[in-house]
Amino acid sequence: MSKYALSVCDLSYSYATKNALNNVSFDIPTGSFCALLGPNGAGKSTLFSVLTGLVRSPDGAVSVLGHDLASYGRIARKNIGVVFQQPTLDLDVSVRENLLYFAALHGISRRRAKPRITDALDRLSMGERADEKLRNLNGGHRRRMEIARALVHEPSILLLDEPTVGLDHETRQSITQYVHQLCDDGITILWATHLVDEIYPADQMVLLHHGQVLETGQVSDVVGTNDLAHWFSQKTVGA
Ligand SMILES: Nc1ncnc2c1ncn2[C@@H]1O[C@H](COP(=O)(O)OP(=O)(O)OP(=O)(O)O)[C@@H](O)[C@H]1O
Repeated sequence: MSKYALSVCDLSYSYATKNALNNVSFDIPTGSFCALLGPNGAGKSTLFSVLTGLVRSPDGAVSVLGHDLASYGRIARKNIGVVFQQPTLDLDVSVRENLLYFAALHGISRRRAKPRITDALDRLSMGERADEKLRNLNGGHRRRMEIARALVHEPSILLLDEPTVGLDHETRQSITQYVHQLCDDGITILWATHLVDEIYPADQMVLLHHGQVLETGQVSDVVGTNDLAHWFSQKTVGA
């Protein structure tokens, strides 16, 4: 097993006139929860686009479980599940059928997929909603569904881009807690956020600002006795 589930080395990316990522490097230990913390415009979504292969960076390298993303993209992506910021599920199809559809896209038969889906929905306290159309679910349940969908092919790494945007405090807390618990199953998490209350002291953290990594490491080591919210604003506001 690789020591690092995800390694990013000297990655840069520019839009036409905007340099969005500058020599970004960090490693995420296998089985850990890593918060990608950064204010709006820091480059979090751009980094996710590179990590998922949506865009290609001309500079730097990404390694997924020891496989180079550029050379072994298919193997690397098989091991990654993604929850994007924008919802991508069909609202007029039931929860279960949505998940079966995505399982089929990953080449998983209905017979194999059904117990996985039941298990995933039970763990997300969604079992009773399985046959409802997504349109009837509230924002929190739709987000849980996006997470269940990202896990349907049993990836080793889960990337989530600000997955709690627009949700109330209680729902945010419950989803944050659930995703932290996925690490107990050996899944490595990269969770992009600008909300410090979603980050626990034992988590790993990458602080991204203006496309550059300012700090990496375990939150309690990096922040020390400082309050995380205060530390984050000192590092980024006006800087
Ligand atoms: N398609 C694009 N064309 C030009 N510039 C872009 C494009 N997408 C993003 N940017 C710019 O690149 C920088 C990084 O944006 P990005 O969306 O990656 O940041 P972010 O941390 O995800 O922010 P947010 O939390 O607001 O989504 C920002 O300055 C943004 O304005």
